[in-house]
Amino acid sequence: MTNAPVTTQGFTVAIDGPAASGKGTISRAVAEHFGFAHLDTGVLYRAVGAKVILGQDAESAAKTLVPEDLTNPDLRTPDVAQAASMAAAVPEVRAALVDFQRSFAARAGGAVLDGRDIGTVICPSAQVKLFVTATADVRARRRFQELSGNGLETSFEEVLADVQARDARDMGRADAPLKPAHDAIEVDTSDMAIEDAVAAAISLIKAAM
Ligand SMILES: Nc1ncnc2c1ncn2[C@@H]1O[C@H](COP(=O)(O)OP(=O)(O)O)[C@@H](O)[C@H]1O
Ligand SMILES: Nc1ccn([C@@H]2O[C@H](COP(=O)(O)OP(=O)(O)O)[C@@H](O)[C@H]2O)c(=O)n1
Repeated sequence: MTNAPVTTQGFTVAIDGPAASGKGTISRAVAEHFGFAHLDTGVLYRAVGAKVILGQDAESAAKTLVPEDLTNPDLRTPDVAQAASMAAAVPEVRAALVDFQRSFAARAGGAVLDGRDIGTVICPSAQVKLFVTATADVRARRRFQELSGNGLETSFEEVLADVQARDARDMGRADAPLKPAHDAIEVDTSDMAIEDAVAAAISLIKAAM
């Protein structure tokens, strides 16, 4: 089930969407199913955001990222998410992260990358592009449960405000805004269980192989 056929050499799946839409969950499951490598590109921006919170300027943080920065256990907090989204609007930050993402996408054996601009900017010739959505209410509910489950004290209202503020900033920025590529397939997970969303993604990818 996880064997990558030879035909997946250089095969890229781009999965974009707004905060907590389920793109990471789908990407991990798809990568496991097909034996592809997976890159959560949000982690790159979160690592930059975490350094900005510690006082570094965003551009130099992006230019000096090292692998250990990506395993910082605090990257999933709402404060880091907001700082990531602010840093992500800086064109020099985005430019500093392009080569790493494109090299990852070109890996032998296939790759799935999830983020905001994978289908539009990073991998415009990806063989499959999915745009994963859900209503803001559903997404905030899911993220609230996730954060509460991890012991973070927050409220649904705070999480909803965070998600909406990031969505607005991510969609409104001039450089690589969050939007579906013209050839992306939309997967609305609002009323889908995780298993159904994953199954839908797998069948869309199979159809493109
Ligand atoms: N279809 C779904 N139904 C219910 N919960 C989901 C679904 N997809 C994802 N989740 C949950 O919602 C939260 C956010 O999902 P995640 O994949 O991290 O989103 P994203 O990567 O888009 O931010 C996680 O706790 C995840 O388990
Ligand atoms: N390819 C990407 C990935 C993330 N980002 C930024 O990084 C922030 C955090 O991304 P994430 O994917 O970890 O966030 P969630 O969707 O998991 O909440 C986003 O709000 C975006 O501002 C981006 O601009 N481009």
